[in-house]
Amino acid sequence: MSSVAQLFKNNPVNHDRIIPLDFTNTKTLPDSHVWSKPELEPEPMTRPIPVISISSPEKVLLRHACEEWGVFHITDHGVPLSLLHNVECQMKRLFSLPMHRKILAVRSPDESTGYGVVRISMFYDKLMWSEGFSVMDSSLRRHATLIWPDDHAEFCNVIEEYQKEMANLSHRLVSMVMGSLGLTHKELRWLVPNITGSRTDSSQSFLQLNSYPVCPDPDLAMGLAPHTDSSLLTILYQGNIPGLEIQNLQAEKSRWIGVEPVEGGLVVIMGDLSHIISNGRFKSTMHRAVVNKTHHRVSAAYFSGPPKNLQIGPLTADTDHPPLYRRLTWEEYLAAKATHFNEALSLFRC
Ligand SMILES: C=C1C[C@]23C[C@@]1(O)CC[C@H]2[C@@]12CCC[C@@](C)(C(=O)O1)[C@H]2[C@@H]3C(=O)O
Ligand SMILES: O=C(O)CCC(=O)C(=O)O
Ligand SMILES: [Fe+2]
Repeated sequence: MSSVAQLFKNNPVNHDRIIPLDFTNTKTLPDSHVWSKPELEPEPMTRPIPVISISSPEKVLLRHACEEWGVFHITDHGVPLSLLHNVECQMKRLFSLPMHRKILAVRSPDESTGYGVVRISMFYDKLMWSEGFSVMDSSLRRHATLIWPDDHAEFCNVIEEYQKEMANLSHRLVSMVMGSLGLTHKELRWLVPNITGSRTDSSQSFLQLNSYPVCPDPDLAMGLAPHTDSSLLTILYQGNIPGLEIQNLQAEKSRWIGVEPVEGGLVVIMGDLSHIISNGRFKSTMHRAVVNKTHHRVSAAYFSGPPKNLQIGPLTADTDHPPLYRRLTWEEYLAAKATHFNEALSLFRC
């Protein structure tokens, strides 16, 4: 069992935070899903998020995007557009099933994978207007077979192909963004599998398929509540329906900026582990997802993590910039996140 799966075993979720509302049969927003105005701040600002072509990335632009934004679009990523389209179709096929079919694959309280409400729900009083399907290790076929006993092959093949593409892309991205800080292949060889051709891929990852059904009152609902990702970095495919918002790091008061989809692009979100490795230089920006009245939005978030049991810590610290964080494993960090949520990062400050 991976250390991430073990972690979920040790931090079970309440039963009432696993099965989502049956959104298709809900025509008015129930009180359980009505969020208060200050939490919603409904007018996102518009500031263009950096768009970076990763076929020949400029180091300075990449570093700037990670330091000033913590989120950027990538183009020329090499993931076939036909695969992105197929992933979107398969997600819609899954989430459009009636509730009695989806809950055949429901996540159990101490499990990390399957169908259900996103884990961060337990940190908020109100419920979110979303449902998810979480995939890790060999869980995909087991859960897909429960939903489609004879008809799961296409879904599994598409998702598995996507996981392979994401694994390669995430390794390239981690070495590019860390390389933009001047870190060499030698310094990164433990973090990025195969970077020197000498190691097999033991890095851990997690795929979260999100679904945000059309909402009768989007101004009072929340798709996915504010959070930072615990990963090294997350690669997000959001199709062409807007919904992702990031917190404006420049503004004093928390304001949200909409991350408008870029045709054929993917969004990269720097995670808490990259913040630690870069000794606080890269930002793991707070983000959330909002919903709308007319379109069913789906997104696929691939969380890329370090190899199991690898101790990570600031790699860019020197005498002028002493380490701000102590060394830790991803498992240790996720355990802190599971109990302290958005305060987890501060627990590891030196
Ligand atoms: C690898 C992981 C990142 C995640 C926690 C998890 O162990 C598995 C689910 C991931 C997810 C997806 C939705 C948002 C999020 C904050 C959550 O609760 O579950 C992330 C977690 C995270 O980044 O901490
Ligand atoms: O759906 C989105 O736009 C955001 C998803 C996300 O942040 C996540 O799954 O962690
Ligand atoms: Fe996220």
